[in-house]
Amino acid sequence: QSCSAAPSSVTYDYIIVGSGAGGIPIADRLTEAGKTVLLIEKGPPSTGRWGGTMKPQWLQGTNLTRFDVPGLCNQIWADPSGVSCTDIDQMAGCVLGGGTAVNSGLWWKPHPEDFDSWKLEGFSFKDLAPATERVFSRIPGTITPSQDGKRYLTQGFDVFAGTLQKAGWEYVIANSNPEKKNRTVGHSTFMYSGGERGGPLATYLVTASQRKTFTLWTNTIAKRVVRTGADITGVELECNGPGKSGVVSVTPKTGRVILAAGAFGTPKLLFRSGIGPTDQLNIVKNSPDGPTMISSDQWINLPVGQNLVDHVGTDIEISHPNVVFYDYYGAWNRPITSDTQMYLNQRAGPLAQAAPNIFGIAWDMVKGSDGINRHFHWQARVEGSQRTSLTITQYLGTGSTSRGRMTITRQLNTVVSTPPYLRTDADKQAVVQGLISLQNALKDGGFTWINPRPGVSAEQFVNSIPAVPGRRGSNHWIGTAKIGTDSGLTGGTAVVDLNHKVYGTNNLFVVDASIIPAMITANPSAAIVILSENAAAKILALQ
Ligand SMILES: Cc1cc2nc3c(=O)[nH]c(=O)nc-3n(C[C@H](O)[C@H](O)[C@H](O)COP(=O)(O)OP(=O)(O)OC[C@H]3O[C@@H](n4cnc5c(N)ncnc54)[C@H](O)[C@@H]3O)c2cc1C
Repeated sequence: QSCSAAPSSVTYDYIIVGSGAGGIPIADRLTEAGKTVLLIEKGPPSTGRWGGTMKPQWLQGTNLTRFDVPGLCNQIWADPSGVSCTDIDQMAGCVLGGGTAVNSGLWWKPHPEDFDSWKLEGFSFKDLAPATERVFSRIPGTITPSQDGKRYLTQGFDVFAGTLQKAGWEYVIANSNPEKKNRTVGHSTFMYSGGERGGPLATYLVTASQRKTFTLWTNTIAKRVVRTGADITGVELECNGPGKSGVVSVTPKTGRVILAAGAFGTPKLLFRSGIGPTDQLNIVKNSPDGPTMISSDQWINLPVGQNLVDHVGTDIEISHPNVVFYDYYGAWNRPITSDTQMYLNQRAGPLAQAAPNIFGIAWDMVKGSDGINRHFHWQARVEGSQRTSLTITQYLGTGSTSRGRMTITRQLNTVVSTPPYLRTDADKQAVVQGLISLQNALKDGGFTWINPRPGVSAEQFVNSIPAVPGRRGSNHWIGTAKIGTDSGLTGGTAVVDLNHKVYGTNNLFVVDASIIPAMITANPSAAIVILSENAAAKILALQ
């Protein structure tokens, strides 16, 4: 199918690029305020509600797709084609909903230090409490996704959480006690609702789409913003199958563009628009974009792509005779019929739970050698080298000090050129301490240690895993268009100001994972939705 030209007669108060955790909530809030909004998404529809079509045989004849069913969420790793972004060297969802369509749905209320540690006016935990409240009233999350109220395949959770509790760790309902993240353990919380994916696609996008002022274009790639100096007049599109092409404009004088294309997609758009470090803009100048790129006297030099952060992941593996494995990968083409029936008829059973049985989470804190408190989030799942294995991933979150960089290639792909993992001694030492702490807590649980195997010290083990995305990555990328008061125009580290406005521009904003200055404790999508809610109020208040 060929694309069709964007109508030149229609302009929008806001053009938002990217329909992920950042883009969807603000689209809803801006239309609610009476603004006309165009949401541009490069990928196709995902969940059934929005016309998605990708599904296994057993979902044929239903309105459900692979994106709707929690038990199929890990299909992205088995078959990413047509779903993952092809211009990013990391896993990312390029479909309607972005990461919120493909992720595991883990959904956490932030810990106070997650926000307070940024030390930004207007972004403290207290300042963000009203936005947090609004988000969790729309997407409360659940620890019992199966609609019959039961939990299935709990053996892994029982031995893991049971052992930690015996060692003195406290069981908590995580989102009722977000401040309890020290020696605590709990059931995983998911954004799922009604036994389906839920999240922004099932809430904010639904109310936005009921308003006449809202327009959604899927399969439409934004190439760059169109600008004259500091003024953005619209967005230039690239033809992508059935989507739109040409240029779409914002309302003259008052219109605004919001980039919400993710921690790699947003920097790429900025680079292609002549905004970023000179070395990156020169690469774009030498790419196929070169002849039509904005001239170098209009370039805006900002540290876009710097300050890249991800949770550094450290996987341990233990086994226990009680643990029961469930073949979630097999649920695609050789599912257990009674389980598909239970799911289809009641939205219940193992397929209403996230693959691959991501059942439990534990938290711990370690004071680093630099005096900074570091948060650990341990995520456990039933998967590994044996059928009785648990793989438990340690994420180093709040307090981590390592930073990396993403850059662009002449083929206009984005790459992690400096991985952000364990680049400071204090981070490394804390990760070792965190591992020792968990090992001690699990020592009387009757587990067999597979990784690290007996005789290998925690330090040897941590040092033995390469600090590269393939081995340590968590898909929780943030920070590449950092928010702050130290403008990058004058040698500082920030790309956007406290109103999310890109320094050196009059009407260009960023509202997605890119702005987050430092890692938070747990999986980040809820925090991104909170920041998007908060940004809507801030941007609307600007004259
Ligand atoms: C496999 C996986 C599992 C994860 N699991 C969890 C989890 O369980 N819990 C959790 O909290 N977080 C999880 N995450 C992370 C979370 O999903 C992301 O942090 C979050 O979605 C990022 O939000 P965002 O708005 O910044 O970007 P995204 O959600 O990535 O949205 C960006 C959107 O912009 C679109 N886009 C990009 N470029 C363009 C362009 N030029 N033109 C038009 N559209 C464009 C993309 O297609 C995409 O839809 C996971 C991520 C992955 C990849």
